[in-house]
Amino acid sequence: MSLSSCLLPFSQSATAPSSSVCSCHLAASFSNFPVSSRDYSFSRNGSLVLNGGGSNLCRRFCGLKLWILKSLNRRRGNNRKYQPVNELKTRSEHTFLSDEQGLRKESITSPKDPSLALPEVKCDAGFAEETRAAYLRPEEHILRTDLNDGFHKVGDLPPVSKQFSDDLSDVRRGASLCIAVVGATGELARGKIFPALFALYYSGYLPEDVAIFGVSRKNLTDEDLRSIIASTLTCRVDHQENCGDKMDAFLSRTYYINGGYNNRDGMSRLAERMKQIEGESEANRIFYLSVPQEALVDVACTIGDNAQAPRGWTRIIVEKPFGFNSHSSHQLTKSLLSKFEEKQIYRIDHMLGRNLIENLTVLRFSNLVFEPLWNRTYIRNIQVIVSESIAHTEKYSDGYGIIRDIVHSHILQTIALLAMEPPISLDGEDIRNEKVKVLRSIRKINPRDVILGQYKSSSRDKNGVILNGVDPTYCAAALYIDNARWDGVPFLVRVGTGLIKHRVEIHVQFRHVPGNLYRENIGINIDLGTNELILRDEPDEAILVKINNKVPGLGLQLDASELNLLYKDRYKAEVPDSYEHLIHDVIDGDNHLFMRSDEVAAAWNILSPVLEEIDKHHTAPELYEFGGRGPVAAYYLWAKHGVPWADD
Ligand SMILES: NC(=O)C1=CN([C@@H]2O[C@H](COP(=O)(O)OP(=O)(O)OC[C@H]3O[C@@H](n4cnc5c(N)ncnc54)[C@H](OP(=O)(O)O)[C@@H]3O)[C@@H](O)[C@H]2O)C=CC1
Ligand SMILES: O=C1O[C@H](COP(=O)(O)O)[C@@H](O)[C@H](O)[C@H]1O
Repeated sequence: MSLSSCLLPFSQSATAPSSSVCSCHLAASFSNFPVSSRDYSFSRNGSLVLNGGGSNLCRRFCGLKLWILKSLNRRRGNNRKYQPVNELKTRSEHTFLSDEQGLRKESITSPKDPSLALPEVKCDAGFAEETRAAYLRPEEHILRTDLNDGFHKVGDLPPVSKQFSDDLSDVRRGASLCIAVVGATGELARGKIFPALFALYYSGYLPEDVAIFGVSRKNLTDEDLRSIIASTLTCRVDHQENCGDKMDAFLSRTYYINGGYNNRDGMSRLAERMKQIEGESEANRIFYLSVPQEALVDVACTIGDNAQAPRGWTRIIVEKPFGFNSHSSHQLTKSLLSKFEEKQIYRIDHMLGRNLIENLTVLRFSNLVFEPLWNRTYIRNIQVIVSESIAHTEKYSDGYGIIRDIVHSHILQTIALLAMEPPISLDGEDIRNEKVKVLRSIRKINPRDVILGQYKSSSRDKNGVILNGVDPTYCAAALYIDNARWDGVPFLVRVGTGLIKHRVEIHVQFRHVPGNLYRENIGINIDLGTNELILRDEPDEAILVKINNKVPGLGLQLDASELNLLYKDRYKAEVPDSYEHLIHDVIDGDNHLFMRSDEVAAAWNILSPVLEEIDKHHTAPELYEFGGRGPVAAYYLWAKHGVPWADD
């Protein structure tokens, strides 16, 4: 890290290149992911453990979650012609892992939270048991990577190359994997899910014999689906080599299923097709439900009844929003739990796949400098800011509003990760156990502590947005966590679209130094002298620490400077898309960034009073200019809770 200062007292000073260790640590439990032999070993239970931190591993894993750079990449036109589909090899043609590789169903149990109030109704369809997390001990997650981090140097980050994938051919193959994207013709599937799957495929993070199914109600052929997918596939800038061939190979593994208007029949057809490909051996299945909310329960239930993997695990990915209110969410959860076990359900909020989010726990729990200060004694307030400068089409939040769409999952999950106690391990359930305690400790929001805004949308054609009555596009709120660690510390949230500046940041503001000897040098505004940790996701990911230092020269002039870790200077690797990150986690069985049912319910409890108030009184949001700073009332909210406004 470096420190830079400027001569203006307490200005935000310039920054300088910085250094830090690579803190990537990941482990995979299935040996069907190709890694070179020097990077893995088998743990005592037979799981594959990836060894070594260092630049290579860091790039391979942090870097495997890939960023699609559209402008630089090759696009395939819709009119592309494909070779006849090569059916996937059936299981019998491969050597597969047997039980010793970690598919012992009988030994898997899911930690059940007894306090989870939602009833679990089991259906008689046999569930495939999950296998992953129980096999990886937490210390294997961390130690095997970090201890080997000896050769990481700034600027010494070799590209992840074809060589990498070629090196991996000797890796033993695991269970095959079928991934079905239900809602394959939709915007999300085309724009995000298929490109993310391709990026994972390209980098070798899908099993070699993966099969990908697109399902919708339209009457299409495999070729049609391939054309649709091909039109949005891109190559990462550092993965151009053989990209065309890889695209062809990927597309030849995609199949279209016409689900029709009766999901039961549709899912049975899908299961039949999967079976043909899987043969009789171990095979896992992921169902990505990218369908409108109203279709969700029927699709999920028919999958639960008709399409679960007979020999392997089954996981379903459910898109946000997770219900409209406490009641509808409870119903949705009940339906899901009637067909699936909790550990099979992955509620995805792509915003949680951002690097910043994963960094919260890395920073807190892998450094000594933060955690001892991480409490009410030293922290004065925490601010979570998600400010979008352009109005994304509100299609998927339209009718839901920003509280249901972003605050319920993204914001509350961010706060939970920031505020939770150290989990006993990095296992998903251990982290979820701590997150839910925070969520349950957050005071129900006082409607007087919420400011709603809506940008003026007279130019609907300009923004492509149809605002629904009083749907807020902006929300500022003050939250309090009533527990020993955070009592009295305001967590201020600002989230909005159509604002002046695009930024996603977390500010942790520390208290004043008691009896500060330099009080007079700091000047009249003591707030200028407080330390601040800023975790910035956009623009330009960075970790900044504001500190006070002496300006060189005679006399004693203090300056506020920033210790600055700017990711783009430090790491040359492309940042992977959030969907890649999270789909990879699903494949890996890592559920810590996906909300468990009790977390979902706890989050609704926090928000229900304010949502009910809005619905009851048809509370009109304060209008603000598109491209402006949002509602003025938010400034007053900050002042009311004694928090200096982090300027736009
Ligand atoms: N778009 C985005 O960026 C985001 C979307 N989401 C959520 O993801 C889900 C999908 O979004 P998006 O792709 O934008 O939606 P679209 O409306 O673009 O696509 C929906 C897809 O679901 C299929 N579908 C519609 N009705 C049914 C049904 N009754 N049974 C089975 N399939 C059906 C449609 O195909 P067909 O009509 O041919 O059957 C289509 O493929 C939504 O729940 C949304 O809230 C969440 C975050 C971001
Ligand atoms: O889900 C949502 O995410 C987008 C932000 O997406 P990102 O790819 O830029 O992270 C947000 O604009 C939208 O309101 C929300 O519903």
